[in-house]
Amino acid sequence: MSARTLFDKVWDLHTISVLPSGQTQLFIGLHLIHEVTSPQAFAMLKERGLRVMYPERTVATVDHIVPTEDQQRPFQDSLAEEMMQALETNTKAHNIRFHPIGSGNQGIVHVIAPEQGLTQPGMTIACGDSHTSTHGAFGAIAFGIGTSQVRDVLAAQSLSLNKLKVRKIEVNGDLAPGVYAKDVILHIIRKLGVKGGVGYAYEYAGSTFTAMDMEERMTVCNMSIEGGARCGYINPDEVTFAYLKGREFAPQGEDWDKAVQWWRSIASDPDAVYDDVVSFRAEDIEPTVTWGITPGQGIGISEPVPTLDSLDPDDQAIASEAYKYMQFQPGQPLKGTKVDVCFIGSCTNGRLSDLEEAAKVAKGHQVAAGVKAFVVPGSEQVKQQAEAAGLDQIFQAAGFEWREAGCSMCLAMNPDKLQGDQLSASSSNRNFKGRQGSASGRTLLMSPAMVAAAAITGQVADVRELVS
Ligand SMILES: CC(C)[C@H](C(=O)O)[C@@H](O)C(=O)O
Ligand code: SF4
Repeated sequence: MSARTLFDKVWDLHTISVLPSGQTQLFIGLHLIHEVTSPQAFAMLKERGLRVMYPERTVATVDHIVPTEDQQRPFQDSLAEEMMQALETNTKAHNIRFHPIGSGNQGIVHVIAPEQGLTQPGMTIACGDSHTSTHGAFGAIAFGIGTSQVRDVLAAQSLSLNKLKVRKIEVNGDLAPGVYAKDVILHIIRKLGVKGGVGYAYEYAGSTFTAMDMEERMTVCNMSIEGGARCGYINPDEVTFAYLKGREFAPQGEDWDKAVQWWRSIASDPDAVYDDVVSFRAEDIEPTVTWGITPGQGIGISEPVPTLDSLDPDDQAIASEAYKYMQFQPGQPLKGTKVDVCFIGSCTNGRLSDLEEAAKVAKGHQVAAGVKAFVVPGSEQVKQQAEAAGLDQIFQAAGFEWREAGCSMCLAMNPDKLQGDQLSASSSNRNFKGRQGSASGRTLLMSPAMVAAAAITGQVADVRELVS
């Protein structure tokens, strides 16, 4: 057979049938569910008298609505309590594995599945959540889906989908100190646009990604959707296998060797043909910060906010809207802008290595007066590992709050919210208007180390000037 991409191999292996519409009925190997997008899907199932087809292929956690301070039940927010109860009832009724608060395994869905070894190369994975693309870091084809599709996967373990094209995004070279995976993906989205990936799966390839650990790869794949790509992946390699080995749901013994052999075989062939190829150089990437209201409105920390005439005509209307909402002037520097809130966490950057990098910056310093800074581990496991490494002590000594695991202020479907037009430095993935819980709240996306630098200086800062 001719050379193929990982995307094509995994797609073909999971194709049940090609429907008269031309869509593919694709088998979904792993279905992850959470409290926000599953209650209605279960209700639709009930209406039709259907059962969950493969409960053992479905795993549930609670993340969006979880309070990160007072977790006592019933939750103060009755809507949150309702969603929590629906998940408890539905997972029990359908015999689905659920990781509740306090189980040691609860956390953001895109953090817990990889850490438990559920996410594996060559799988198809779906979840009613746009950042499901995260799991592509393992060489899986992982999509975010809507609630009616959650129903379909529950009922039939399959989805009707149009096949995507594949764009290879090559980044080669070494990242400079202070430049992280987050900067790489913000740079890619800045260059290709927030709609650039529509209709594509992104394959990230090149020495910069090969050199990344799994947590960095997850940061990159997580934000594929912010570039318009439904999924993004990295071919599995020794780094992937080493990460998975020994994890709870990873294959064991003889099965392990067989699995690794198969995982190697599903990587893109060296001479595979792509629908498109683009290349970037790692040395061109600076610590990157968004200044606007889409994740594509990013700049290197040493650059000013772009002027209107420096932008592509297609980007000018949204830029004008962004200047106004963000209260920034075209051409002004971002560096030195005072921040109010600093948030370290989310499925993009709430893993152990993210907290380690932020702690290195925070260590021995104090959060600037008037700034509220807090750290929210992505999962209970991350929290426990961070505490074992003393990171909670470092953060707290520096004046950061140390919280329980959850989505927190990434989306503010819980008590963690901005107030008024506060400006937040955030390690999350979306800077949409009102995203962090206040209709006029403003968000600057950046790496966790850059958030820590903002916290201790009280302003947008260049982390490279703080640590050498
Ligand atoms: C609540 C959920 C449906 C939503 C998503 O799909 O991404 C959320 O996780 C987000 O990040 O905006
Ligand atoms: S951390 Fe943010 S982006 Fe990730 S699943 Fe939660 S709300 Fe969505």
